[in-house]
Amino acid sequence: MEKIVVVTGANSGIGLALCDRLLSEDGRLRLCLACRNMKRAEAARATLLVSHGSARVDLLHLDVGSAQSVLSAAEELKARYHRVDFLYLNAGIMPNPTVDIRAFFKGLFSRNVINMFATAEGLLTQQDQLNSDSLQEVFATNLFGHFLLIRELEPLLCQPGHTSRLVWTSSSNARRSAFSIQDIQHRRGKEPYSSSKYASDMLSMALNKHKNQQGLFSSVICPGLVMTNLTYGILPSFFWTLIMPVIRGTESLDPRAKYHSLTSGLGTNYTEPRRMDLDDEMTEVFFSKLLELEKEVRRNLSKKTADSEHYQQYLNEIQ
Ligand SMILES: NC(=O)C1=CN([C@@H]2O[C@H](COP(=O)(O)OP(=O)(O)OC[C@H]3O[C@@H](n4cnc5c(N)ncnc54)[C@H](OP(=O)(O)O)[C@@H]3O)[C@@H](O)[C@H]2O)C=CC1
Ligand SMILES: CC(C)CCC[C@@H](C)[C@H]1CC[C@H]2C3=C(CC[C@]12C)[C@@]1(C)CCC(=O)C[C@@H]1CC3
Repeated sequence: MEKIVVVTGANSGIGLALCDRLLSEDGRLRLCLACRNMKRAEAARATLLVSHGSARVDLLHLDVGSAQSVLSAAEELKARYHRVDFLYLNAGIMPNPTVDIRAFFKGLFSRNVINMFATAEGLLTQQDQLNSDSLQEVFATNLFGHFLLIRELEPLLCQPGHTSRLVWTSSSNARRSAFSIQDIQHRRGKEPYSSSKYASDMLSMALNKHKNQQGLFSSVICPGLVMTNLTYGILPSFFWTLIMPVIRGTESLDPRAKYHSLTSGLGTNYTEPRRMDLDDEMTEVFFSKLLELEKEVRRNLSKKTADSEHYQQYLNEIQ
């Protein structure tokens, strides 16, 4: 039977590489590239078709950072497909990253050096902002938009007698100390990326608890340090070429494990499951906070729609 696979942020980097790999592994699947920029999505589709001429590759407009776009995209998916077998929650941003050079050199001569290269702990901060739904952009893009998408797609993901899988592109940068249950959007801190990735680890676990009985399974992967637009936003490409030989030596399905893609000092690639630092109680509180926030975002969207309809009506009346 044809498998339906949806990948968010599929037009570049890890998402595009993943699509290429999936098509190499299974020529019968039907892939849907869910992207915010349709020109880039078209280009990605063309690239995939060069090596997989007969593949079925659909495109879908989806801006995970906008609640309205998520709802529209979910409607479109429900109209197109009867079910979704795999949903890869991969789209992600790290806006305005800053590397703390002092911390880097301090770390270089400490016992923590390997961990620093593997996780960027204490090295990276970002500047976040509010999006059009008045949510923190990193939280909205990396986590909440995906959460809303899953909620909307439940009819396609939770079908009797059928199993579907969610796969989150998480990160070794996900850290419990960057996340606060009192500030789930990370409005006050300087590590919104780390917080959002820890939040996705927790959400994956909560979804397993709440949805496994309905045939929906979730897991998280950590691709290691990969040269993509995201990393080129941190340092220019020539810099990476210089430091990659040094960094290289640093780096499917237990629900409490994160599947890390690693490279040995000799350059061999391998995967290793590692237990995540998760707290059951906090995960549950976080899940209920997300459900509350979902209600609030839906209320705001309905209000916005009603307001614009009233305004349109008013314009029609005065004309
Ligand atoms: N590179 C690395 O070392 C690591 C990356 N990751 C994670 O991997 C994932 C992919 O990142 P990576 O491939 O590195 O970086 P890229 O910037 O190459 O890919 C990110 C993808 O997400 C898309 N995207 C961003 N914002 C949105 C949005 N609002 N709606 C829809 N799509 C969006 C981008 O689209 P567009 O082209 O339009 O910007 C792009 O396709 C991210 O979740 C990242 O956090 C995790 C660990 C390490
Ligand atoms: C000479 C120095 C300025 C070199 C600094 C190196 C750092 C920029 C990198 C060391 C570990 C890296 C790392 C990431 C970004 C770049 C480093 C901080 C990530 C945070 C990128 C995105 C992820 O999801 C995880 C990565 C962990 C390691």
